Amino acid sequence: MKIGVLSRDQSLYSTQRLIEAAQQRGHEVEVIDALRCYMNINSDKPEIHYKGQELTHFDAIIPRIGASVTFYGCAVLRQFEMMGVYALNGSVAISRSRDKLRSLQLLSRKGVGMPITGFASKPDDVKDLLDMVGGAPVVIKLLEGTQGIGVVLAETRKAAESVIEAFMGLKANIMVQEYIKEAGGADIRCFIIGDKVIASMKRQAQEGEFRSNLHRGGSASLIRITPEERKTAIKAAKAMGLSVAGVDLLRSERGPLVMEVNSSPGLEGIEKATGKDIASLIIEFIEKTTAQHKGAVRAEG
Ligand SMILES: Nc1ncnc2c1ncn2[C@@H]1O[C@H](COP(=O)(O)OP(=O)(O)OP(=O)(O)O)[C@@H](O)[C@H]1O
Ligand SMILES: [Mg+2]
Ligand SMILES: [Mg+2]
Repeated sequence: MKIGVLSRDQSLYSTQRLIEAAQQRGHEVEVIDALRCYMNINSDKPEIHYKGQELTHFDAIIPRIGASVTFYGCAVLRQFEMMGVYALNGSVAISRSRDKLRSLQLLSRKGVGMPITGFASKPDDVKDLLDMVGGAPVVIKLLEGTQGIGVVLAETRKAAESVIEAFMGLKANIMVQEYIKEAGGADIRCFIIGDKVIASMKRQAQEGEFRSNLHRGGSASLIRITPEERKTAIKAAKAMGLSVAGVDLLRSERGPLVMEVNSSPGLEGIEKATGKDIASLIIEFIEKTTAQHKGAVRAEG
């Protein structure tokens, strides 16, 4: 097969591992920078050109679209879909996953457990918003934050009000969430391929910190998840329409709560924590699904 990895940086761990695994399994791989693709949108023959050449020969695309290039990256992926090329995760599902508000709305509609979450755009109703999510302590998050930056724990109502007002004053989009104290600064990353959790790890925040992000000094370790956690993670990925996903859960008194569903989950942390060859499992999955996909043109979205 000829597989394209839609990635801006060939040297990234995840991209490297996918290239290695695909080659090991006898496939041809090419890394494509979405921002260097230009497209011809016409009704009889959609085309993608790349550095002066037309891209016509791919059987499957692995999208590894960074958050900062979601818009254009998804447009390129959509063009591949219109050409009948199989995409490991579809453009519609990826753009959905990049919008935290939309994602949580979708998950709640499907009955997936999550921390009580409020959104508002004006500071006028902050008091009622806080009551709605159960009062302090609360976690306040910038919608466009990543790697734990822009995630604040407000322990008192006064602190919460000031932080929310400050963010809103800066015209930042935020959400306010019930703080799941009993998670103890840990979350669980479930790595999904198809309809299975193929690996999971626990990330524990460092002493004195509630954010478990590895970028914030958290540490990863192996964990056995419960059947309920497994079921929840699978349901969340399915609700989002993602074949490959990283579902982040918090362990709460009322069971597993989904924090977010990632459509380009990194391989480094999870491969190192579990010792599993996840890149090869992804390629194997593509071999199976591409065969089923042949001929079907996906042009949704
Ligand atoms: N409601 C909550 N209750 C307890 N802990 C939380 C809550 N929300 C977030 N955390 C902790 O803070 C960390 C960062 O939060 P979150 O994952 O929402 O933001 P982020 O990592 O910046 O976003 P992204 O993963 O999209 O980059 C989580 O991994 C978790 O450890
Ligand atoms: Mg996170
Ligand atoms: Mg994320």
